[in-house]
Amino acid sequence: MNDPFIVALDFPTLEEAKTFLQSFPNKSLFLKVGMELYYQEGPAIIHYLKEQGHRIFLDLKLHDIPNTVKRAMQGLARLGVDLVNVHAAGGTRMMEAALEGLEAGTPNGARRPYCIAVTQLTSTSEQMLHNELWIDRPLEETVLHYASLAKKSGLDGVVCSAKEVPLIRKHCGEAFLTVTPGIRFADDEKNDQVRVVTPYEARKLGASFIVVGRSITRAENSVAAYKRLQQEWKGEEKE
Ligand SMILES: O=c1ccn([C@@H]2O[C@H](COP(=O)(O)O)[C@@H](O)[C@H]2O)c(=O)[nH]1
Repeated sequence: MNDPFIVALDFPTLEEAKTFLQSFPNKSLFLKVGMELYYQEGPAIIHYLKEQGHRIFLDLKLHDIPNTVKRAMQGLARLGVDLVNVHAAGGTRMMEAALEGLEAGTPNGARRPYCIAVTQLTSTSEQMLHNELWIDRPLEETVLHYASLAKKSGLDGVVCSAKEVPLIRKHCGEAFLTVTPGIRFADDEKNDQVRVVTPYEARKLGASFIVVGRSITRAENSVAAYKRLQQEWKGEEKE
C-alpha cells in the first residue's frame, strides 16, 4: 500500500463515479468507497472498481456487537477489498471480532484486508466532544486512547486527523497506519470538517495516507487538483 493518496469516491451512483473516473484513464487509484455509494450500489461497485485495477478502502465504519461485526467482516473480506474499518468506540472485543471475521472470510492464499479504527471523526471538535458526547478528556488524549485500544486489539492502524499523527506514532509505533481525512488545500472551504490540515502539513506530520474527497471530486478540474495534491505532498506548497 505505497501510494499515500486515497480518493473518497463520494457519489450517489455508479454512473456518477464512472464519469469522475473517466478523467483518470489508465490510472490505478486508491479509492475510498463510503456509505453513500456502497448503500446504493452494493458489492457490484466493488467488483467493478477492482476489475478496473483500483485498490479499495471500503469505509463502512462498522460499530455493533462483536458477533454482528465479525459476521459482517467475514462477508466484506470475500469482496477482496484492501482496507476496511470499524469505530474504536465499539471496544476491544468488537475490534478483535472484526479481525476474526476478516481472517475467516479471506480466501486461501490472499492477504486479509487491513483493518483500522476510527478514533474521533475529523468533523468532531473539542467543544463537541465535551458538550455533546460528554467525554471529559481532551480530544487528543481521547484519540490516543482509542488508537491504543485499536493497537491492543491487533488492528493495523487508525483513522484520525493528521494533527494527531505525531502523538499516535510516538505511542503506537511507526508501523501503525495513520489514515487521515480532513485534508484541504489552503484556499478550500472546510465544509463540515473541523480538524483540517493541508496535504503538505499532513506529510510533515507523518500521515501514512491522506483521504481527499471534495477537494478533488468537486474541483473544476479534478486531474489538476490531483496533480496539485501530489506536488504539495512532495513539499511544493502553493502560496
Ligand atoms: O473521521 C473521518 C472519517 C471518515 N471521513 C471520510 O473521509 C471523506 C472526507 O471527504 P472530504 O470531502 O475530503 O471532506 C468522507 O468520505 C468522509 O466520510 C472523514 O471525513 N472523517
